[in-house]
Amino acid sequence: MVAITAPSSIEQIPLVQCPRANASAAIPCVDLSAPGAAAAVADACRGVGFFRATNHGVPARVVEALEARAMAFFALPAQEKLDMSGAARPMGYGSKRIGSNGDVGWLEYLLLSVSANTVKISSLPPSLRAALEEYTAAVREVCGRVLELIAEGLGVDRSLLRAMVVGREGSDELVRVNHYPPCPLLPPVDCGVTGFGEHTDPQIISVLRSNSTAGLQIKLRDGRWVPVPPAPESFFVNVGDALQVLTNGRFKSVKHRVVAPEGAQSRLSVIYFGGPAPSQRIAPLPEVMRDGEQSLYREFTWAEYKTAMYKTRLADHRLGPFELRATNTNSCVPPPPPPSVDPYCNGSGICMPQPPPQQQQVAEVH
Ligand SMILES: C=C1C[C@]23C[C@@]1(O)CC[C@H]2[C@@]12CC[C@H](O)[C@@](C)(C(=O)O1)[C@H]2[C@@H]3C(=O)O
Ligand SMILES: O=C(O)CCC(=O)C(=O)O
Ligand SMILES: [Fe+2]
Repeated sequence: MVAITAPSSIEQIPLVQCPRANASAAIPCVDLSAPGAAAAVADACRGVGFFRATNHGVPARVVEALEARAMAFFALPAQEKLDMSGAARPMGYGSKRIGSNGDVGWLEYLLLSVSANTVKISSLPPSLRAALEEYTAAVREVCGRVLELIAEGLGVDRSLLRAMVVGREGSDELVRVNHYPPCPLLPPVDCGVTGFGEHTDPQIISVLRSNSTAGLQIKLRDGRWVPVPPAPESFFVNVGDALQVLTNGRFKSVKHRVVAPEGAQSRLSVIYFGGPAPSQRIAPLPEVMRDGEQSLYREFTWAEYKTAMYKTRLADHRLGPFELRATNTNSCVPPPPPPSVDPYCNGSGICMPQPPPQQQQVAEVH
């Protein structure tokens, strides 16, 4: 990872160079209305922890209305965007800074709590708020359908997971609208600037939709990064940390990141994060555990996980402090191998920007 220093005339936030994706692989695709959907969803969640969902039932009109309103919002002067939504703390409008622990990316965003289908920021333009509420209502249903399919695929009660998020009083639903302007580096420099750094999503699942501009990449279990070709008519589903725990590690939360767009197009993505109520206990579902199977995690509440998560950096392994390591009394079994690390990352997964090879000109996100 390489930091590129901005000229002194603009805000001194270093841009972080994103290593290139080094593989191509087919992203699992599931027709949510097909008879075998539950098995296909479970397969994808067990394998990559990520899939593309088609036949989701969300009208194109709803998606396009939000895209148009969001693009109009991001085209406003920076001060107006701040006045209308407040600075992200963590909800609100943010530019370049992600969270409050030093992560940066080449993007601006709106992060909103949408529990009970009410966008909690009252000063947003009414047309944007209406589009967000209509979109959220539709995508919440996609989340609910996927959670039913996951439960069916796991062989547990169909409504078990859905009921933790959809229609559950106090469930913690967020919507994030990310706008990635084209790569800030001037040609002929090869871009590859980080839009949104490597991380897993903390919730149960996330449901993402983007415009036709590429940039999202996922990390396969073998450590290779693969680009996700944009599919504006589809949604992408991520397994989150909470689902990893609920399934006792059968499903693993997927690492993903975004590289700033090459060329002239901006990337616009909207992500619905399905989180449970603060008091929800997060522990392996008894129904998925085999006889004698040990829990890999100590039980915690969603409130506890969120408190811990807001103290972490994006790339941190957030579940680490909640893992129970089985004490190994059999001296014939070798200890697990050390985690594979990026050459510029320390063992805890925190990536340090490296000194720039040369100074580069950058433009500013407005
Ligand atoms: C650096 C951070 C941003 C984040 C909160 C955190 O401290 C660690 C998790 C981050 C993340 C990643 C997925 C979602 O975009 C997000 C909203 C979330 O729930 O966890 C962000 C958080 C954020 O931007 O506040
Ligand atoms: O913008 C994207 O495509 C993904 C962003 C993301 O992973 C997030 O907001 O958590
Ligand atoms: Fe994410």
